[in-house]
Amino acid sequence: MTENLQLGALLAACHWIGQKGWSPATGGNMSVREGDAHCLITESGKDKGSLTAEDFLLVELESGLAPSGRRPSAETGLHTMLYSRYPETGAVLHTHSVNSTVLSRVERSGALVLEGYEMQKSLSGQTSHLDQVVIPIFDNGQDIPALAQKIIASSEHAPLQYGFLLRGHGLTCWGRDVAEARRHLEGLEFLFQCELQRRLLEAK
Ligand SMILES: CSCCC(=O)C(=O)COP(=O)(O)O
Ligand SMILES: [Zn+2]
Repeated sequence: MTENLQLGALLAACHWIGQKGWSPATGGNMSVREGDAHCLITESGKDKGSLTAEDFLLVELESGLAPSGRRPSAETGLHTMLYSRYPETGAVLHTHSVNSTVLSRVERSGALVLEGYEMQKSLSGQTSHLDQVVIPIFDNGQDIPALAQKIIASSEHAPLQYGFLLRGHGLTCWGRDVAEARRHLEGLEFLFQCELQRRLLEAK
């Protein structure tokens, strides 16, 4: 297999995510596309803040299996769903920050609507704080194929953009490459922190 040029960038992103405290314990999983039919994804159960290149497994998008026989992330099905449905997706980052975990519970509806923030423009295609950024929230579940099916069904009428939240669980976001996925993660995390603080202050 030829070297995946995005793997170094993904490794650096994982270390940065760990330093930010967005993947405590063994939380989170990260991947990059490897051609049309595969991705490289983190092995299940690793501390994502201290990974090495050997901790990424080649996985078939169609089966979700690693030909090596090692165990890829328990949430591989959400990554393969994104790569399969959105061919422009080049990297996927899933994190467990406090803000995404809390906000996805505080917001009881099926979406977090962000508006009025200049930092919305950190998301590709966003040009004004006056527009709405809608981040869907799906109820968490341990049956990943069923969860992926629910997300696919929702995306039929509301195409996915940037990321989605799993309630009480965390954020999954993506981009055309690792740099874009990382910018979306940092932008969304900033927006989540602002939104949580705004709600706290305005509730008083
Ligand atoms: C304490 S982490 C629970 C599982 C999870 O949500 C996660 O993101 C990590 O799972 P993986 O199999 O990718 O290590
Ligand atoms: Zn998770």
